[in-house]
Amino acid sequence: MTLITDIRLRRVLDSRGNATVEADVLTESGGFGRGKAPSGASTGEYEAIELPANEAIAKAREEALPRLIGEVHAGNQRDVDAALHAADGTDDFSGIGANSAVAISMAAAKAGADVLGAPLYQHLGGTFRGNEYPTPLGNIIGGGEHAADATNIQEFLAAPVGAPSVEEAVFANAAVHQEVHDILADRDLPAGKGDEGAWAPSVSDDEAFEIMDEAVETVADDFGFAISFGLDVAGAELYDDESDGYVYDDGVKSTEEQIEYIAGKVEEYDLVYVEDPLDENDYEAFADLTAQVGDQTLVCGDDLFVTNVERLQAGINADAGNSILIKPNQIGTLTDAVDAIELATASGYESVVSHRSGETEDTTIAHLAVATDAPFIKTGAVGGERTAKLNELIRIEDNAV
Ligand SMILES: C=C(OP(=O)(O)O)C(=O)O
Ligand SMILES: [Mg+2]
Repeated sequence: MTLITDIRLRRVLDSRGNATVEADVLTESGGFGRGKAPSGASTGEYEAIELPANEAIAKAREEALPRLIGEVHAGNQRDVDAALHAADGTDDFSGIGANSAVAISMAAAKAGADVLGAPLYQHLGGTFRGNEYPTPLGNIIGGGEHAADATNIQEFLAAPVGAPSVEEAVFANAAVHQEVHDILADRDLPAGKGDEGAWAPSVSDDEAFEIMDEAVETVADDFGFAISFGLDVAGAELYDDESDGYVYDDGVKSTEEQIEYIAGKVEEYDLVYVEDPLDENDYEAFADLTAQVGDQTLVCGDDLFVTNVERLQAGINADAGNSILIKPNQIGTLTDAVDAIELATASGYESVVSHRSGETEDTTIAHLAVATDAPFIKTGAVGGERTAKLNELIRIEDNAV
């Protein structure tokens, strides 16, 4: 029933106005699925390779489609993704492009679910999963590679840890976003928005910490549940080999100083989440920080692990971090992403399913987070390509998908 009978690939826009790959998968019994690849800006050195959209489409048409159409069942995700790997023939998807691979992988999953008549999260997770909902981490203030002349730290993320439902959590994050706008206006600080819809004011990181603290406290009082906050430092973007340290507007921090700085902020603001606090090559520094604050906060590896089981296993061996960011396009297929989540879970690491800074209206990651019982999802706070996922989570919780 789920035998793939056709795949169509096309170039569509992402949220930055760049070209990305959209895939349609059709099956023998009329099943249909559509997937779109997102795209990063602060990409990790070890990520799977995204090719220019036109090139990725041409390569996938030539190499992947003959191995999938009439050959593989969309309902068997491991077969689909194995065929994509075989068609690619490299270990980083530079043959057909991770953008083509992930679009086809997600489209096939949706076509499989369509034939089964099941919601995507149930198809991916099975009937015994999908009863827990992730807490959304909402990007509220940001800079780094996502906005010019703003904070050095890439993302200040609201974390509504006390929310009684996904719906309340999503609205709380939007309220924090609005509250920050009001605080910025009170301080006469103009602010545009970065790639993910976060405010990108020209303030120091210290001022951003203060503003976040004030905003989450105000909104927590209004909503009546606890709202904390966290960070994506995107440390690899701050780290500079030549300076032998982390380059901030107000100076360079050595690795030891960076660890001390982040540990100090975790204490001062009760941060519940710290992503990529250190460089993507420094497992040892991640391990040092995790030993200091890992019992009070999630120390999450994004560019460090790149959703890759081998890099995650190296981190587990080194006690580096206690959680992993999961970005399907960073590794190329849903199978690879789920394998990383399963290794993380078996090793006591938490999984945080994530969008990219360049996004589309695709909602697959909302289903992936629910399917794998991920405790957190990072998919912005406002903006159509972000609310597509947040609203889908609300629908999943409401049994309306
Ligand atoms: C979402 C992120 O940004 P990008 O997609 O630019 O890597 C991130 O670093 O976690
Ligand atoms: Mg990150």
